[in-house]
Amino acid sequence: MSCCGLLTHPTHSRCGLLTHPTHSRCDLLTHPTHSRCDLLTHPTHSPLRVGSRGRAGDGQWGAGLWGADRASASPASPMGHGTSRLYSALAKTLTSGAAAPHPEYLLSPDPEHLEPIDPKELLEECRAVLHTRPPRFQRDFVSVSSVSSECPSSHPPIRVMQWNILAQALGEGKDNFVQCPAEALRWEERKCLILEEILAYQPDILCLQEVDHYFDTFQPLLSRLGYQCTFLPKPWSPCLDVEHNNGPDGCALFFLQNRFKLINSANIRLTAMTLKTNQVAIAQTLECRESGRQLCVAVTHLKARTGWERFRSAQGCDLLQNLQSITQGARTPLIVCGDFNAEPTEEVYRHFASSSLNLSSAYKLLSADGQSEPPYTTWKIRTSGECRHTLDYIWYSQHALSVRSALDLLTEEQIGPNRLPSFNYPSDHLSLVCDFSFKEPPHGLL
Ligand SMILES: NC(=O)C1=CN([C@@H]2O[C@H](COP(=O)(O)OP(=O)(O)OC[C@H]3O[C@@H](n4cnc5c(N)ncnc54)[C@H](OP(=O)(O)O)[C@@H]3O)[C@@H](O)[C@H]2O)C=CC1
Ligand SMILES: [Mg+2]
Repeated sequence: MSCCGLLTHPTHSRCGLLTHPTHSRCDLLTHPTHSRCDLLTHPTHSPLRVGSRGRAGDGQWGAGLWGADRASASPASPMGHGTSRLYSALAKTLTSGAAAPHPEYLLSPDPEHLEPIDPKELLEECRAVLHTRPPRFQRDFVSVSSVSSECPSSHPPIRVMQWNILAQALGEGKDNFVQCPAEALRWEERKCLILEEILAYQPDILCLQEVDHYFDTFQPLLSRLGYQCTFLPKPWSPCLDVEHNNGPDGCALFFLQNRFKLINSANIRLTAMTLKTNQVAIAQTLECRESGRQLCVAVTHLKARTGWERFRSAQGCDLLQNLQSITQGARTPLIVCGDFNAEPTEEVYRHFASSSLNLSSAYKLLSADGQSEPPYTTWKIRTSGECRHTLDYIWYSQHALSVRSALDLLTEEQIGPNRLPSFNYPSDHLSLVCDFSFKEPPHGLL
């Protein structure tokens, strides 16, 4: 075990949150500027009352999150007293669930005390925790670019990572991965596999689904790695049905603050045929610090399971409509990452492929003809049998952005006969990673 203590020593001033969630309150309170979940950009919202078994729909998790729905697409605002109270409430329930806040929680957040983590140090700690496991798989970036003929940007590429990381509560309590040993799912190690994957590729923008360890793991760690972090829980997360759950799962969006400035952020509860649904999306408009150009990034996780194809399609239409408005009719280049729970043959895929937002799916570029999606992005064995599907996508504005390269998927041999998750891959979904650049000069309308 490494001696750095990033993962294992909660009383240290760095992370230390991963193995001792009861200590997480301090970090939540001391580094507010890096925790701009949308909960915190609306100080007029009432403080959250959260509980490990609570549901957003009950007003326990994320009360007030949905009040504004699309109207929550407001500029990020500096945090005031309301925010501190939010912190207090969140920290309180994340730790003990006690009724009254401890005065310790009321400490003023002080961004000056933010202590950055060296990614290499954290990676070493992860590797030390994982030393008994088989090594992670080698995946290569494949150059897919035609940028030489498109006048490439002189600025460094923008690396985007899309990943359904598998909610801990669902993996242990609901998913029924019959070929995956319970030990492979132990959070203390699985979180290190997830972090290792993120640290290996160091995305500028990270879009995650099924996040049920945001406040005790991803927000405190990734904020110290320089990311601005946003989380939006599902209103009725199925995680909450699982004994000893860690709260609801949801979508999370992270971007490196040294590369982007947040211009606008929207929490979206997706509707289907005018009905509010249990699925969500986050959409943020970012300004690229090097080029001054703006980019809208969205993350979503659509309704799962067969029989829900029309529902997914309606959710997709709602998301597209929201994005039309946020990008001002496609004037801002757009990247949409998600677990769409839909094969390319589904209606929702066709809606995205043919929308007036002019989107294309980046991973098609890995195919020989550039027209076919990969054969799978998720591969698991449930009691019902083997499930191999292409469900995850990175959509991008094809007239404004170029894909320079994409991370190759794992081969069938690497995935192995027991499929995913496994001792050396933490989720049933593969991560997708692409390097983008802005096309120059801008092509007017996308
Ligand atoms: N009390 C209430 O009024 C309500 C309660 N709920 C709760 O929410 C749950 C449903 O939420 P909803 O958002 O619609 O969930 P989804 O149907 O979208 O699925 C939830 C999760 O289950 C995973 N999943 C998909 N297929 C299977 C499978 N065959 N076996 C096990 N897990 C699977 C999905 O993972 P992936 O995406 O990776 O495939 C997904 O993360 C209900 O079970 C209920 O607990 C919901 C609404 C109202
Ligand atoms: Mg899942």
